[in-house]
Order: sequence, then C-alpha cells, then structure tokens
Amino acid sequence: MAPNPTHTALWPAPHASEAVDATVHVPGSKSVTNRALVLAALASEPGWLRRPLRSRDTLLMAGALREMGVGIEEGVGPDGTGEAWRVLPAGLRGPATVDVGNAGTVMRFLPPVAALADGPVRFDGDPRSYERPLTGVIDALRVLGARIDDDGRGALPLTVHGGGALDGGPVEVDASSSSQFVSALLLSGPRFNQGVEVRHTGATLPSLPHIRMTVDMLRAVGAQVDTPESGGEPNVWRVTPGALLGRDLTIEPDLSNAQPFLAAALVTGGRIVVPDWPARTTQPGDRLREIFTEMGGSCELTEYGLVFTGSGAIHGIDVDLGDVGELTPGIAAVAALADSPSTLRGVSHLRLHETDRLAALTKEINELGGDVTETADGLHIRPRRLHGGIFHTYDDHRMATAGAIIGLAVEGVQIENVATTAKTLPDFPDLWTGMLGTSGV
Ligand SMILES: O=C(O)C1=C[C@@H](OP(=O)(O)O)[C@@H](O)[C@H](O)C1
Ligand SMILES: C=C(OP(=O)(O)O)C(=O)O
Repeated sequence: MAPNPTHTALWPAPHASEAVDATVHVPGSKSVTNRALVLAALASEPGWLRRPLRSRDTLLMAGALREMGVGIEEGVGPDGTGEAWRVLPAGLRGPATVDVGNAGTVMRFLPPVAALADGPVRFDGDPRSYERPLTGVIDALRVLGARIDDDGRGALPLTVHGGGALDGGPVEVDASSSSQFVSALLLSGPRFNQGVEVRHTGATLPSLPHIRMTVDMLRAVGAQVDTPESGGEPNVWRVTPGALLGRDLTIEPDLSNAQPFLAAALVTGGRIVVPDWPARTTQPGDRLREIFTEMGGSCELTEYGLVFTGSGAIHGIDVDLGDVGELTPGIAAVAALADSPSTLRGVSHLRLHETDRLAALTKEINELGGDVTETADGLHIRPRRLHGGIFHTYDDHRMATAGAIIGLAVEGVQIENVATTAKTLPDFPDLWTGMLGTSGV
C-alpha cells in the first residue's frame, strides 16, 4: 500500500531567530467541550455550548451523539455573539455506530451513554484505540447491569446493547491506567436508576484534576455529587439519580494546548499573552503557571488573560506530573533545552496514551542528539546540544507540538505528520507561524 502522504509529510519546524512577542487566542478545551457535549445530551432540556473546540476529538464526540439521536446544531450563541452548538437532547437510540478515533474521552465516556440507549451501539476506532485500556469501563458497566459484547480482551471494538435504562448502584473500578474510567461512570451516573457509587481500588490514580472537572461540571448542571474532598470516603464518588439542566456554557481555552506557546516564550526569552485564561479552573494546564515559572519564566494573570515571560534561562525540574500527565511531552521538550537535568515522575500510564509517550519522547529527543532515559514511572532528561533531524510523531498531537518547541531552538528539525495536531488543535501550524510573525505554512 502506498504510504499516506499526510502521515509521511515533513513540516520544517520554524526556528526562532528572535524572542517571540505575541498574543495567541487558544481554541476551546477538549476536555471541557467533550464533557459539556455528553452532559448536554443527557439533559432534560436544550443547552448551548459557546466557543466549543472543533477538532477531531470533539467532532467525533458530536458525531457519535448525533448517531444516537441527539440534535447538535450549528448556530450563534443566545446573545447573538460567537459561534456555538445548540444541543437538543432526545431519546437515545440504536442501532448506531460510533467511531472513537483515538479519543480517550469518546471511547470511555460514551459506552455508559450507550447503555442508556434503546438498541445496540457498535464502537470502533483507530488501531491504537484497540490497545488503550477500557476494561475498567466495560467491567463496571456489566456490574451496573449493561450487556456488552467484546472480543474478551476488555478493549475495543465492542457493542453495547443498550436497554433504554441502566440499574446503576455501587461499583469498584481500578482506574490506575486512566482517570477517564471514573469520569465516564460519573458523567452518566445521574441517569442511572440508582445513580452510581464509584470506588477506585487501584494503588494510584492519575489526572485527579480531570476528575474534579467532571464533578464540577456535573454539579453545574444540577447533579448531586459526593466526593472525597466534600467529606466522603477516600477514593469514592457518589452521584444521586436526577434530571440534568440544559446550560449556556462558554468553553474555556484549552490550557494544555496553550503549553507550546508558553514554552516558546521560555525557549526564546520572549513574551506570550493568552487571552481569557480562567481565574479559576480544573484544567491541568493551569499548573503550567507554576511549572514553567520554576523552569525560568514568570507570569501575571490579569482580567485580560495570562502574560507569560521567559527570562532567557531555562532550568531543569524534578516534578511529579501524575496529576497533569498530558503536559509531559511539552515539559520534556523544554527540559531537553534546559541548563540542568530534569526528572519527570508519576507518569507510567503515559505508555498507554495516544502512543507510548515515554518511549516516543526518549527515542525522538535522543535521535536529535539528546540524552533521555526512561525510568519506571517517567523520564530522566540530561540536556545536550541538539541537532536537526526528523521528529516522528506516532499519530500523537502532543509529540508534534513537543517537536515544534525543540525546533524553535534547534535548526533543521522536521516534524513528521504535523497534521496529527488536528486531534485537539487543527490550527496549530497557523497559530505557530502566526506567533513567529511568519506567513502560514
Ligand atoms: O478526562 C479527560 O478529559 C482527560 C483525562 C486524562 O486522561 P488519563 O487519566 O487517561 O491520563 C488526560 O490525560 C486526557 O488528555 C484528558
Ligand atoms: C491523553 C490525551 O488524550 P485522550 O483524551 O485521548 O486520552 C491527551 O490529549 O494528551
């Protein structure tokens, strides 16, 4: 078979000849958009999503919900400004086919929704989606009363035979491989007959801020949720059954997608402004204010947004990224350019993300002359003088943006398949060249 030209295409990563100084309008959050779509689809009245992210992962989510009968219309927001989606909940139905692509949020959040549908819902996706962990969701749904056919591996592809309702109740799940197992069960929980009580039994739990995001967004649509933080038992979340409200929600910018731009300020000793950076948020990307400050920058959060300034120096860091794993590729890229070594910990579950991110970062940075070693739960990065070469991306959007960060400081870096950034940020190449003041590629 002829190679796919999009995948083999090489993008010359722009090299920064001077310090960046730009304002970057970062599109909406993937995690917030996909939760908002699910909650709006399960509500008892129509709702609005303003400034939704339009990327592969969110279009797959919207497409899947439409397949199950939900109305999602293009429109302008209720106040007449800004693009929006109007979500019209309807009786969920099969037969339906859902393409999850390689979206963790789609493959984990939608099987519980499908269990509420009337009829079978078939789930399939990219080859990598067959390898990503899903057992936690499948086993838990079976305990809660769902009928699911899979090939016995506890992974995609599978069919959920929706019965129009689900008993729900208490369930144990080991979510050490993905916090999305917990989020998935909580998001649909209010619509289960008995609600749901999720007890995490694993030794570790990654991405806690993403579980808090789920809880916050559930509460904002009227759900009653008890959590370990609200005085409940450790590792137990309880959702009471009840109807959900339709909301008018403006989606925050994706702070994890702001990362490469903030990194550009660090790497070039420049300044980046990200408008609409939320004053309070559950997005893990908010931790960048602290992490990138420790690595040499400084930031000011104003009513307008975040102003982030690099000092010209980049320092190594020793940090546990278990809560904010999706920031690892961008931090590793900056660490490879630093003036001292870094140790990134707490992220063994990244081996089962879009690609094995620990292996991919190690290989690609080392092929440019770097000195990265994998540890049991992360990376050890000793900065070296890097040289140009091809930076492979393994269908991983965050590998592509990590390579672009290195390319700012190292001449001759070529990113293979930069189009993979479409998973969460289709505008990445244009935003990047726009930030540098060059013409779009
Ligand atoms: O719930 C979410 O929106 C996400 C949770 C995290 O997943 P894991 O807990 O599987 O790392 C994160 O890495 C992913 O990008 C988005
Ligand atoms: C891990 C990620 O995505 P997903 O939602 O597919 O798990 C990510 O975006 O870094």
